[in-house]
Amino acid sequence: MKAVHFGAGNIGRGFVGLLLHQAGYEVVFADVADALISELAGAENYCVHEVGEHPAVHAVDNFRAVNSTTEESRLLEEIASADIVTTAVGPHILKFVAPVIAKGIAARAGGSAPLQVMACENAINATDILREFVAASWDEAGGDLADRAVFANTAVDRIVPNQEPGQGLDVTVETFYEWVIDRTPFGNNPPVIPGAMFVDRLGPYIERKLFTVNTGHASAAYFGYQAGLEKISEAMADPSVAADVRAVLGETKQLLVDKHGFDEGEQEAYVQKILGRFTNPHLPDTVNRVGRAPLRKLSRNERFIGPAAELAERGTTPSALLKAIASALRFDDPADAEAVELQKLLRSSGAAEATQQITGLSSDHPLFPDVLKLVEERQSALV
Ligand SMILES: NC(=O)c1ccc[n+]([C@@H]2O[C@H](COP(=O)([O-])OP(=O)(O)OC[C@H]3O[C@@H](n4cnc5c(N)ncnc54)[C@H](O)[C@@H]3O)[C@@H](O)[C@H]2O)c1
Ligand SMILES: O=P(O)(O)OC[C@@H](O)[C@@H](O)[C@H](O)[C@H](O)CO
Repeated sequence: MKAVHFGAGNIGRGFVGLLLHQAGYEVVFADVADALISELAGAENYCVHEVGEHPAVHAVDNFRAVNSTTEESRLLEEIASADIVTTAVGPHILKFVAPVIAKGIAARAGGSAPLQVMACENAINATDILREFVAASWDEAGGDLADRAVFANTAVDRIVPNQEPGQGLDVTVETFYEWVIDRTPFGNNPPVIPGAMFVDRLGPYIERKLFTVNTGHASAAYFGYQAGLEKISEAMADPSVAADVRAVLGETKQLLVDKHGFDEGEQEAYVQKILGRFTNPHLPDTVNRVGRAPLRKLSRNERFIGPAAELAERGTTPSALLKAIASALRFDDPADAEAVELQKLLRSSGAAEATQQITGLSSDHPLFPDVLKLVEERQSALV
């Protein structure tokens, strides 16, 4: 069994690659980072170090590596003979990997089983987004795309920080992980991945993960950044930050319980478990990594505006989420291109235009006036 995995970064090596390896797949990593691909190509194995109360080390071998920019024909051959393609490149990169996936599917021998494609990104229905891009590149001469490939949405959860320099290909991760995959597109032939959980209704799981883990995480990052703290664990050790994060998760918990019918007690236990994960002092995770790409995080269906808008539509003012959004508007890490763009947008546009552009909210949405006020406050601080 062979899997081609796009993105040999933190989650690629530390989670998806590991679980596919443990499931018995030979993994072919495809990445644009030349030095990383060379290192992987020259290595026989690397280790995933789980840190926390019960540390463990897992070795990964039986992998190869392809540079997706300079070795396209090799990559096509790999996809043509693979069972699975996965990605962990970032939601905005899916459009760039889609054309080669489309060509690889077209190059598969007639009669091959459909390629099983899963995007493992933090975004609602990321695989649907990837499928749209693959379909846009698909040459109809290759037949019906739906006969040649199966696309399944997934939710992936494991905190994998940026890795310390000098540790080579090894990856430090938390012990917890969860990979939930929509079973329904596969019919009678789901892939066999013992570390993953297959479900019939993925929607609630994706929202629960994004609006609990990622909303809470990003809140800790932006509140922590504003408090001048560097690590997520330091932010969570600050009583005021911890209380603000807890309040945010109280609001998303209410939405998830009301909307999806999750049991309130079980959702509270899920929240507590996640707060514990954020406080893990063994994990060198930073507010800058977790707060990265604030324009993506503040977009319409993402971790802040998504739940806040739904709460507002239900007649609730999401005060804690609004406080987190106010902090996000203050994130100005000069090394983060989206943070720089966000601050530039706030400086150069009128408040209503900036609110619309950043959040995608229309001016008649019930949340719009509250966010507009936060944008105005941030703009007056920038003058
Ligand atoms: N790190 C985490 O804790 C975590 C957890 C769950 C989900 N995710 C999601 O996984 C995805 C990747 O995150 P990450 O933290 O591993 O990021 P990362 O930056 O460590 O890894 C991304 C990798 O993708 C590669 N890449 C970029 N463009 C590419 C292209 N066109 N083709 C092939 N490779 C390309 C980069 O070179 C990099 O190695 C994101 O969507 C993120 O939200 C991350
Ligand atoms: O990857 P992002 O930028 O969407 O979000 C940053 C972190 O919250 C994220 O990577 C978490 O560590 C991960 O989603 C945990 O499962």
